[in-house]
This record gives sequence, C-alpha cells and structure tokens, in this order.
Amino acid sequence: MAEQDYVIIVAGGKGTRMGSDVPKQFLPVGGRPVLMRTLERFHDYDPLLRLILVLPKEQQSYWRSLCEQYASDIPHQVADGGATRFESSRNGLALVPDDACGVVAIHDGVRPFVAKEVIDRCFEAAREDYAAIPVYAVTDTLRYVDEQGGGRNVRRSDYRVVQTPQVFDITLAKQAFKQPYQENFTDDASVIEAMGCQVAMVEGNRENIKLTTPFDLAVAEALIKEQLV
Ligand SMILES: Nc1ccn([C@@H]2O[C@H](COP(=O)(O)OP(=O)(O)OP(=O)(O)O)[C@@H](O)[C@H]2O)c(=O)n1
Ligand SMILES: C[C@](O)(CO)[C@H](O)COP(=O)(O)O
Repeated sequence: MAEQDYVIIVAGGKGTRMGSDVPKQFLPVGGRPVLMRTLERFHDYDPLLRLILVLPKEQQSYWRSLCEQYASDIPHQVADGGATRFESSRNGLALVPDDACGVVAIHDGVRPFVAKEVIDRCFEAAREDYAAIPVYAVTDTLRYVDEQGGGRNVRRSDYRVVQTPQVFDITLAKQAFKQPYQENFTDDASVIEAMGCQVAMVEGNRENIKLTTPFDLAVAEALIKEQLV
C-alpha cells in the first residue's frame, strides 16, 4: 500500500476543569472554535494528511452545524469519543486501515497552537524511530510531595513537560492499542512504552498550550491578539 499519514484529533473529553456550558473544544478563541483552529493547523501543514476527529456521539451534529456556520470544508472523518482518552485514541485508530503504511499523529483537540516546525520534527523523528513526542524543559523549581505532605526539591533538568502531537508508526500504534487499559495511560506515548518500546523526544513549542482551565483561554486570546501564534 502507498505511504499515507494520518492525524487523529481527540476531542472526546468532558472539559470538567474548564467548567463551561459549551464543551471547551467548541469555545471561540479569536472568533473561531478551538477545534476548527486545531483542524486547520494540520490541514494547512499538509492538505494530504488524512484527518480523523474523535467527538462524543451527542456532539457530532453540533460540530457539523459549526462547520456550516463557519464555512469550513476541510475533509475529515469522525469517530466516537470514549470514556477515557485511551478509548478515544483507540476509536480514532480504528478508522486507520489495518494495512496502512506510514505514521499516525494523535493530537489533543484543545491544543490549537502547535507550530509547523514541531509537527515537522515529530513526523521526521517518528519515521526514524517509530515513536516521537514533543517536550519542553521545566522552567519553575519542581518539588516532590510525599504522602505525609512533606516535600523536597527535585532536579528539574531530569524532567520535561509533554505535549502533542504524539506520532507513531501505524503498525506499532495499532499493536499497542490492543493492550488493556491501564490507569497510567495519561497520553499515547505511555501506551507505546507499556509494550517496552522507546519514545523519542523532540523540542515542542511553549505556545502549544492545552486549553484546560479558563486561565488558558485568556492566555490563548492574548497569544492571538499579540500575533504570537
Ligand atoms: N475520554 C476522553 C478524554 C479526553 N479526551 C481528549 O483529550 C484531550 C486532552 O484532555 P483534557 O484537556 O484533559 O480534556 P478533558 O478530559 O476533557 O478535561 P477534564 O479532565 O477537565 O474533564 C482533549 O482534547 C480531550 O477532549 C478524549 O478525547 N476522550
Ligand atoms: C496528552 C497530554 O496532553 C500530554 O500533555 C495530557 O497528558 C492530557 O492531559 P490529561 O489531563 O491527562 O487529559
């Protein structure tokens, strides 16, 4: 089969920490829904990428109406959201043909500001090393807190902050997502590592924030206003 790369954009979460009436992936930032911006990032990066959007079943018709309202006609498939991020990623992966040859990126729907250079780096590293994630260095002092509430500083150079897109060889990803769910699967790289595989790290971009709380929305508006993204 000819080489074809895929991007799965997961937006099947509840957005509890955002606490908004409208699901956070549909909230407008800079006048456009967050999820539309995310989809556009990857389409603008390479219109030949096959895009798969993972959304809760009950939000899919609203998404279609938003596409009409904003005259967005980027081709994409839609998969059903799951109870966990792992399940949402797995549902998206199920739409990638079993005999597909290439890499698959899994990206948070609520990270609309990933840089083109970062997508480039992740795709290149995944082609070379089978699995790659974007990270950046911790800038604050970092403290370990024990069960008794005591604490001690740890060496921050030992840690990295992890972002998405997390990019994998398609065959490897499909194999990894056959594993049963574990609680420590907080991202897709942890699923790959549970099979004993290494994950390469490349430099991410700080602006690629995950819109998790109302504070992040304010930061997103400011980044757009200052033309930093
Ligand atoms: N069952 C889930 C849980 C999360 N996600 C997606 O994973 C990304 C990162 O998750 P996060 O921002 O933490 O979103 P939520 O889980 O929705 O947030 P919260 O924990 O506040 O409810 C989001 O795009 C979210 O929609 C998903 O597709 N399916
Ligand atoms: C995948 C992720 O965005 C990497 O930073 C993150 O782990 C998802 O966040 P969550 O709070 O665990 O949903």
